Amino acid sequence: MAIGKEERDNEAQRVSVVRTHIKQRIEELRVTVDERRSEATAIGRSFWDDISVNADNDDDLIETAASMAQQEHVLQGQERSYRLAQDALRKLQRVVDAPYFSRIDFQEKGEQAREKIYIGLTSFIDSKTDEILIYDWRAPIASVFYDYPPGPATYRTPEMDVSGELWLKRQYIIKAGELQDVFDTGLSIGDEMLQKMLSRSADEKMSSIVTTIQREQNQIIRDDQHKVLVVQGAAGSGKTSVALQRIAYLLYKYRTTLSADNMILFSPNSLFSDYVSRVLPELGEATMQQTTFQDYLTHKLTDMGLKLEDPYDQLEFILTGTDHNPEYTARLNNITYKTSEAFLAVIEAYGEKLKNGGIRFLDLAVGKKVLITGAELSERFYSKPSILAIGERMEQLSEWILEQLDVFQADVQKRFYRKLVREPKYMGSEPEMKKMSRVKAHKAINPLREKAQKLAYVDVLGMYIELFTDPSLQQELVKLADQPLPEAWTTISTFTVDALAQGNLLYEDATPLVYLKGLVEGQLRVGTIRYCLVDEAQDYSPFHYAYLKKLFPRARFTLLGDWNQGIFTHANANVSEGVAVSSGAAQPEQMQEHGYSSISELMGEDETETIRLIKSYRSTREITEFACQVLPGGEPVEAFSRSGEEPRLLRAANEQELIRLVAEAAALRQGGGASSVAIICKTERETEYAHGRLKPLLPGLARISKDTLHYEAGVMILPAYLAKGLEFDAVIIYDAGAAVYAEAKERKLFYTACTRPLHHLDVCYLGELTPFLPSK
Ligand SMILES: Nc1ncnc2c1ncn2[C@@H]1O[C@H](COP(=O)(O)OP(=O)(O)OP(=O)(O)O)[C@@H](O)[C@H]1O
Repeated sequence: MAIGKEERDNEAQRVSVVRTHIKQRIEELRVTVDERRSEATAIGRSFWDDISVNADNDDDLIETAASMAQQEHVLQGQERSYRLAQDALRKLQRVVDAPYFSRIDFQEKGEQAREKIYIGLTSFIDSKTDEILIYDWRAPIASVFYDYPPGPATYRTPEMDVSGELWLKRQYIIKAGELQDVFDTGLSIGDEMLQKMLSRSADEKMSSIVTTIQREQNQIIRDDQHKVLVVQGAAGSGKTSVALQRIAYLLYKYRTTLSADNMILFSPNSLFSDYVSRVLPELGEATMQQTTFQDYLTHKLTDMGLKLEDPYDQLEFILTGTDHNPEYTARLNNITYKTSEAFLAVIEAYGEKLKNGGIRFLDLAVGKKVLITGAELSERFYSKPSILAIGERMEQLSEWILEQLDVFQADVQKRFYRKLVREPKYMGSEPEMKKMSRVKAHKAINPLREKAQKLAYVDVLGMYIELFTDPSLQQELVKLADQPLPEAWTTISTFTVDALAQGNLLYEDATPLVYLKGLVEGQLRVGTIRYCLVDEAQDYSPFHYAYLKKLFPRARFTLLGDWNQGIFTHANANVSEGVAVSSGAAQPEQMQEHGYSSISELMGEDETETIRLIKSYRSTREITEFACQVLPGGEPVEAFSRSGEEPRLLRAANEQELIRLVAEAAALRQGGGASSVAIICKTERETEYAHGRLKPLLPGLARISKDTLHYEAGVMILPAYLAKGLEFDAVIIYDAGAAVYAEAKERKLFYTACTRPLHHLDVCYLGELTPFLPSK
């Protein structure tokens, strides 16, 4: 709803007044920052001048230490106040051109006055009058803006719930310090504003949605009651956006006790990490630990000398293989079992059993000379009271090893020295010879020291292999875990051992191995993580979740996924519509249904809240409705009312024509102003082939692979699984023919591809159209 001229002028006037205040503060802060910087530098420089170093006796030493600690304290204080001033300055510099984006007029119950609350990215207080000129969007009262239409409203403060009447809800578009537009909104947050936001062009980086967060999204962003929050969100419903807004919210709300280091976000790949990297800085927050699960596993397994398979290679194998191939079926069985809770129980039972015996220790040797045998290590380890946790016993063992190594080193040093003395060629002085022998001895023993520190004398891999080669161990664990072995156990065992013998660690084996390692080394927990957020949560298996829960015992979890886009195979993948398994493989009873509901079982039903986001904001209504045809029985999706062109179905009679059609569509979209155009293929193999054929027709065509870290706007080609999570102005499906997308395992992948565009979707196909779409 547009507002009158006078009101508009008043608003424009206010923008200008607030900006003047902010600019003044910026100037003041500049001076403060400069002063504090010079003070901190000066203290740093005079650090030693101000300390009286006196080491004549113990009392003097204590005094010296106290004076150092005091100086350090002063220095730290100065540095901190410099950083604080600098942060404040940066925040204001970021918002000076658009200080706020909305206003609410709220009258608290029992109060006479209607308060005008202006909401922006960061709060701002007039230092003379103490008036709050801008409220941070994360302040409790700001939630009224996101949650209510005009009328009765309530917000929650740490102390109580505050009720009242919301009289006005207004939005502003301010650019370069000028008020460009202002309108009052009714029901939900300005459809008008949202329409504007969603009609924009997609670029290679995601933006924050702070000005138009929807009520159901706000509920997730501000939730602090549940230990585990599971979000089933339709494609384009804002899951990733919500995850990032939530991080910013938590960092604000708990700013005195929580820092970015206490949070971790698992994202699907590095390309994606780069894609979302702008949002937190845009919201004025430091970026936090963002990793992929693959990177985490690689980090944990570096010393094992194995080649860890990429999840995308696993997927490529599944998508390009066929059921007739026994190796293919064996692999599917392997994946299904290794990602299941049944296998998790076996690994946990193994961990229990190892408390009383069975840990394999490696000899510690220099060259061929064994210094401490594995048997001796085992004996020492198991002679410790079994009441001690494995981790404590390991720690004590490492300490003992390090002591032994000191003795060995002294011995080796003596021998080197004697050798040098006897060596007629060597004519060094005694101190030189001593130094040389010390260095040599250190060099010889140090690798063992590092090994001891990393517990690399424990043969975790050997123990994992034993699980598949030792029938009596298997029997024992099956009993302990109360889990029968799967029918395909023999095939699974052979398959696992063969792969490991070749130095290959399959993706499905990596988490179990890391878990076993954690159990054996007693170093499973990372207590510092207080919030763990998982994006694309549908791609994680029951095994993964159980592991994450153990890994971060103090963390609250936010798991955001779309089970309609579950393209990875794992034990709880939804086989009926998904990629899980083609006929004939694995145990169907383990593969049924589940989806996100099984996560709450895994994470503890009492502590888990599941929220559904149904509305999809990314694509036009036409595209969303078109994509929904692909998954008739899937999770519900509601299209946002933004209209555009109908998706086009473009048939080619032969391959040459297909290439021509795809190239023409790309040129058309680019010519029509689309800044990002993605040609989406099914697999890496198809991408490689199509790229070769299309390149002569589309010279600027960029190929995106799993190793790509960053992409630029323009025309690009990539496999569907890499496009997941990303969005583009226009998408061209390279070949939606029945020969490419027909099996159950390809349905969700196709759906994922169709849900990537904002504005245009062209579905090219060769011959017959995929049965996933109704024929015209
Ligand atoms: N409240 C909102 N205001 C403005 N834009 C929004 C809002 N919610 C979502 N969007 C936009 O919709 C698009 C999709 O959002 P996002 O990528 O977060 O969704 P998603 O649920 O993670 O999607 P997918 O599962 O398909 O990858 C983005 O362009 C995002 O900016």
